[in-house]
Amino acid sequence: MQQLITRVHSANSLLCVGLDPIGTDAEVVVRLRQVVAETHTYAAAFKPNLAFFLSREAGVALLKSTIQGIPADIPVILDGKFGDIANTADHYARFAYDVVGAHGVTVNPYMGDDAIRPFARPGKLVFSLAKTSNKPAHNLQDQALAHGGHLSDLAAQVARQLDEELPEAIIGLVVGATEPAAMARVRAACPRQWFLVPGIGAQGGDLAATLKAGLRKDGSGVLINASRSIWQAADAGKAAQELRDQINEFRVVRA
Ligand SMILES: O=c1ccn([C@@H]2O[C@H](COP(=O)(O)O)[C@@H](O)[C@H]2O)c(=O)[nH]1
Repeated sequence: MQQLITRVHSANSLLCVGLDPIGTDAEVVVRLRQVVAETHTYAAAFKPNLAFFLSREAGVALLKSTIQGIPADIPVILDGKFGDIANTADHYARFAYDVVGAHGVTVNPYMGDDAIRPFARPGKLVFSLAKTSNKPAHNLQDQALAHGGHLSDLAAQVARQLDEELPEAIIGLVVGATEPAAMARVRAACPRQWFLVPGIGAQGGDLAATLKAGLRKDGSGVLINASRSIWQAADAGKAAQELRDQINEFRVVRA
């Protein structure tokens, strides 16, 4: 987490540049290098999505070389949404950290804390899904659960429970930008945690409403991800700079 905080300060940025490479193998090799080169100045973090690499025969090598090409002070969060029994999760963690060199991962909390524990190595960033950005997420994630004598939605309860069950690990939360009211509920339940926020850009999330709901009182604590809107931009650097600056306009310290 310290690496992320240092980077957020040095780049004055809460932007996470998503890397979801689309195109032929030859095209994506070139475009990945270009997007990293043009956007890294504005990036607090990068988030390669594992699926976009595994769908190519040489995907693991491409993912590894892409991560190696990112300046070392910028955290790379591998979006794999990993979730399996601990014995298996241990192998996913080895893949993410030891094979391809990511600094963090996304995990799926559905199987319980033992499925997350192998990822919680010292110095690594773990972001657990809490409230995802896809529309049908609300069917399950907005369900009300009894908690401490009152009702709480599942997303907020997951967040609270991880805090209680894994106090030794710093677990951030994936909270989509497509439903700011739900984000506000998770923020109320988890005032300190970092949120990794997909859903701005191609998915149509409202940046102002998202930041209002998600920013901590210190004007930090969210990483706004944009993947397609940067990848597909004629000038990726300009798209990243503009989004970084738009985010910063809302970062009023409210403490
Ligand atoms: O709830 C979630 C969790 C993860 N994602 C991932 O984030 C990016 C979003 O891409 P855009 O092109 O900026 O829409 C992508 O890798 C998703 O798999 C998400 O969208 N929602």
